[in-house]
Amino acid sequence: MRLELTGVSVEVAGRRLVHDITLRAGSGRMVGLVGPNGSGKSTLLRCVYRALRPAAGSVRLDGADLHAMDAREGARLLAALPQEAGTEFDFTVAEVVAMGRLPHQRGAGRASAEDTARCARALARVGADHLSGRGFLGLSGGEKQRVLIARALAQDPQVLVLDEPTNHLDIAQQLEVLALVRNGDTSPGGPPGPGPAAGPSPAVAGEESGGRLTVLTALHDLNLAAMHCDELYVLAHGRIVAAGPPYDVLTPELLAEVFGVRAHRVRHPETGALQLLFDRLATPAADS
Ligand SMILES: Nc1ncnc2c1ncn2[C@@H]1O[C@H](COP(=O)(O)OP(=O)(O)OP(=O)(O)O)[C@@H](O)[C@H]1O
Repeated sequence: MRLELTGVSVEVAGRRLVHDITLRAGSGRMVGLVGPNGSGKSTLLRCVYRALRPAAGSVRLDGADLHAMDAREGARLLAALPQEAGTEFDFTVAEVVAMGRLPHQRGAGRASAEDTARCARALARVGADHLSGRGFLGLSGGEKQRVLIARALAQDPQVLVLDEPTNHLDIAQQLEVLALVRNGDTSPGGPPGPGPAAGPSPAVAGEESGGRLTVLTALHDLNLAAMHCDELYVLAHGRIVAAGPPYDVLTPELLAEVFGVRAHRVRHPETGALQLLFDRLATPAADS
């Protein structure tokens, strides 16, 4: 399913934080949103997963206006993992994941055998089935993140919106989670080669459509973003300042200008994927 933002501006408390964003994530593509702290990534994503309405512009799924859909219909198509997501009450992990099935249930909603099976598969998919009976609030940050990803996968969406999904995860889990949301594609963004170890099991989300998920994700780690995303959009001060394939976008000039760092670019010796080596802050004095 295609996700398209056209001329989206977002205002919070009367202040325009995000300006005139046009962005496209083609069906099955993984698109990264990168930018410095406070550049507007979360605000833009909140508008995409409907926590905020756009002040101008539209968010469309295969041409249909997401903000004009009823909540249930939208939730069957698009799932989100917000930053600092969590639950206030101490539900069990199984109960948290089961919430992902609510958009598919009628009325008050009783879990069907299929709902239960999908939740179990989603938990297994993120390697968290052993946590099923535990209380959510007692989990570590990384465990919570995996459970919330399982909830999003159990929702069986066609589009996944993630705000810093690798927060709290160790390096192996960061690689695994990003490979996972790509529906089993473990190949990095560069030329074909061996990807991260531990290829995931067959897809949970997207299994009805038979297709890969369309993913829009904010990421702070530029190497992870380059490795996993098909395209990147760079935000600065609420505006897109660059967009395209990672190697084209993450140039030393852009990294100095937008992130204020000096960087060298190398290719991974085995996979060919872009790797950035950061050496110091790019201060005008240092660069002159
Ligand atoms: N509810 C709010 N009220 C006022 N200002 C806000 C609100 N939410 C966000 N902002 C401001 O909007 C700007 C963009 O914030 P946002 O959280 O979208 O950035 P971000 O790129 O996701 O940052 P980070 O990388 O630190 O998570 C910041 O200056 C922030 O202080």
